[in-house]
Amino acid sequence: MGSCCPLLLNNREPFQAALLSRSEVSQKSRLESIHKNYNFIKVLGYGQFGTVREATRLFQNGLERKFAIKSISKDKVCKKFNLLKRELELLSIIDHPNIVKLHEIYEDEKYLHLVLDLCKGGDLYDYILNKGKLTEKEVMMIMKKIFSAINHLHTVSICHRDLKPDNFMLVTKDSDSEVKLIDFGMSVKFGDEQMHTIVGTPYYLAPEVYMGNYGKECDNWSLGVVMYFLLSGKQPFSGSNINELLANILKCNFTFDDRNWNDVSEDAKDLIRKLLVVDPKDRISISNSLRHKWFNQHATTAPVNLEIFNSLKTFKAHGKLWNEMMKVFIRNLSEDEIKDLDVAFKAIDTEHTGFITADNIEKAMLRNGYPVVADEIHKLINLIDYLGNGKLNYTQFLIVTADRKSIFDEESLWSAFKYFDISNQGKVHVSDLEFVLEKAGCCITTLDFEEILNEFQLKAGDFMSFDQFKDIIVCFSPENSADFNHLAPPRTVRRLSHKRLSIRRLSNANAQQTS
Ligand SMILES: Nc1ncnc2c1ncn2[C@@H]1O[C@H](COP(=O)(O)OP(=O)(O)OP(=O)(O)O)[C@@H](O)[C@H]1O
Repeated sequence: MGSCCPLLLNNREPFQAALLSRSEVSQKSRLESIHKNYNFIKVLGYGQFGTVREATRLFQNGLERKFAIKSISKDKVCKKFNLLKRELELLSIIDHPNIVKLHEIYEDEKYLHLVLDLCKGGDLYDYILNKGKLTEKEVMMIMKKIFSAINHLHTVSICHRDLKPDNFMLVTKDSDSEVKLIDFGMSVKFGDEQMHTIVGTPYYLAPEVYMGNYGKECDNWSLGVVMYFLLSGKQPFSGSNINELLANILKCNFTFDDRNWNDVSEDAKDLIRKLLVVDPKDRISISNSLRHKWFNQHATTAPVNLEIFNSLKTFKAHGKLWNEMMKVFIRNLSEDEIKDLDVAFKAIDTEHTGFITADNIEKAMLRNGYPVVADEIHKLINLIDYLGNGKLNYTQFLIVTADRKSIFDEESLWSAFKYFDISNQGKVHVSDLEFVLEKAGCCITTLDFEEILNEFQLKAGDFMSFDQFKDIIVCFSPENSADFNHLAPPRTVRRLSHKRLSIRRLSNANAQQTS
């Protein structure tokens, strides 16, 4: 390894630990072969630091799920260490159905492997080139997803800075495929101050980026260029060299004269005109773009399955460990398994922020004829709100509404248990539990973890058996027992208070292990 990574060489620390700069991680992180859990299938593409491949993860219950794995060469990334660090930090914050999800990070001697959602349909640029022309309705549906993704980024104060069709991938080859944003290499967290670095791809750059003084509105301009390209197959600004291109961008020199625009509606052109405005202060915002009549003329809010409201209403508070373990379950669900929940999330999130508030739920219940008691909804949000901001994010919504009867069948539980049992001993070592949660990007601090260990009377070096694992997941709340009657064999312990139950079971098991 080159000498440009002194942290790695001097401290002999795992790369990920240094990369994520979490002081506690250095003791917990370890090198682990990704090939133990994933079979690499084929190359999907090449990036500047490494290769992206399709891979399969085989679960204990025989099910498999495909992912994209971006393997980043540690040697290559050395000089761009800070860029990668920033990309990973941002990816771990972002949580939106139209943004690729980072599931796990593995590290071996030579590579850092990022396990991501797989997008099998290729990128938008190739999609347009292959299809020739899309209908306006198709473009509208794609752009709505793209605007929703960027609205979420801006809501959590992230500016992408490199929006272009190549950075949007289609999950499948179907015409109604989900679209996901990839590549956060240029993205930054923004505050009140302006940004100055000139980054991005020339055709899509806003005039103020070339001037070296800009804010998040540069993304809005880029989306105007993307929308123009999707509707016509042409760039709004071109030039025989970079100076000519720049001059055309600075003058906002574009037209709808080409015959490709003959059939395009005035509403679509109006939105493009409002996005491609030189002064960022006068440019339409992303949230107002989503309210533009082009989107709203055909807008119908999908009906929400009333079962989903029932799940929301009957949800009971659980501990942090349960919540973090549930994230692992949720991440293992396939696109098909979460499709309906995905539709429901978008139907409830009418402002497209990627967050759901009590007000959103109340309105969705009213729209769908579900009996509403406003007080109950506020109480519910407080119960579920692990982020403490009065809102549910996408993952939290999936945790609350996923069909626990199917997630929690014995086989799925066993499969999840084996996911945590990385030493393959048929029992989960406490340090493995912590390691797996860390690897999956769960936000459990050392302090949280100590609290969890205390709650379950566990200490470093202890093991958790499958029964104990099930108790944490399934029997966390005695009120839930009715939901899980299908699990065999029925156990009377479910009627005990969860805390007493767990403490007794764990203490017994650990006493047996030490004896
Ligand atoms: N989640 C994914 N699913 C399928 N293919 C993907 C996925 N992510 C990336 N790819 C493929 O791999 C290629 C490189 O990925 P990506 O753009 O993330 O790498 P990068 O290092 O950031 O590249 P760049 O050089 O553009 O900065 C993409 O162009 C795409 O073809």
